[in-house]
Amino acid sequence: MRTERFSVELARPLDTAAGTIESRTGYLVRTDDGTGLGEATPLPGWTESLDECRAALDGGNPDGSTPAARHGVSLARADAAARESGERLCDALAADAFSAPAADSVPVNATVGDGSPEETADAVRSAVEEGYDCAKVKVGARDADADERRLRAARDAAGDSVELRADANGAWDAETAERMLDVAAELDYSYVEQPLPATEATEHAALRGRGVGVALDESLSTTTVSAVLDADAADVLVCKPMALGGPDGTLAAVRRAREAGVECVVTTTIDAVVARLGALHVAAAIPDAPACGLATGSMLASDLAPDPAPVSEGRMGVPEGGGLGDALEPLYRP
Ligand SMILES: O=C(O)CCC(=O)c1ccccc1C(=O)O
Ligand SMILES: [Mg+2]
Repeated sequence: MRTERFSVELARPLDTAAGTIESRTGYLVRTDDGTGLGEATPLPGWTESLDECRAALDGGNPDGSTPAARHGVSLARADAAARESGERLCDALAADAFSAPAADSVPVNATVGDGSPEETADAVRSAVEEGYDCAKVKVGARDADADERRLRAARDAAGDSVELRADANGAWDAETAERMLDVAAELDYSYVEQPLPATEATEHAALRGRGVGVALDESLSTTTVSAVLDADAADVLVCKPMALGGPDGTLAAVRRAREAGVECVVTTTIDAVVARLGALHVAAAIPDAPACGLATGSMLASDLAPDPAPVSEGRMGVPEGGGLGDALEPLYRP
């Protein structure tokens, strides 16, 4: 594999309870013959550090202990193989994982960062006007009273027919989480992502059944998918291919979760275009995927290539062509 370091800036920093994301630095990965593309863009908290990623890529065969590095290599290999056989990557993945054809498009959620109740309502209103049927509100960066006002403002702005979710990025203690889950249930949110810190699997299990789903995200990085499923800790898993070691690791997790009756939402770590498209192919491979957190391309001020899968009417279409799609052609290097 050959690697090339890159850095992209966010158009506006994304404020979350886990900190502010302002830029993303990683490695574009190419197979030795230049026919496959991958991306390794680590995000500490979800993956290894940039230095650990670099070392794992240099080592040649990264394993699950460095999921971003493994993602880059696994995606590049899968892309090369699909292009060789003239298949879309999603079709190759769907045949392997589900013996089923892939979808041509995937519903996505709008992502609403921290802000005042008014800013939150404005962001939700814009998303609905743009055609999104689902929005996710970041919470946990301010106190519970303020976030409660934001959750209400978001529901008022969204109306009754739009799906709403919240993401606390592990900010709450058990008491705050119970209170906020009850608010979210009253307002008909479908789930709250990572209400408690990532290590607390059994505590998350105790939060289920309050009329709103519990989704786990960071927990999948600090514990394991098996531990979360064994503890009955979640209604929904948030599956980030960058954190789960690539398309293959992600679809293996999705299969196990669905067998256990747990739904899966595919999202990005605000990746550049190669990994974002990779995540779109993963989501398209999942039969009847729910709205996914893939609408993160517009958060970047610059990218490795123009976005071949912009959001339209709340959906992202799988681009034409073999592998990741013909639109990335300029990034391949023989
Ligand atoms: O899921 C989405 O809507 C967008 C992605 C997102 O929220 C996110 C992006 C980068 C790092 C962490 C997260 C997260 O889900 O917590
Ligand atoms: Mg999350």
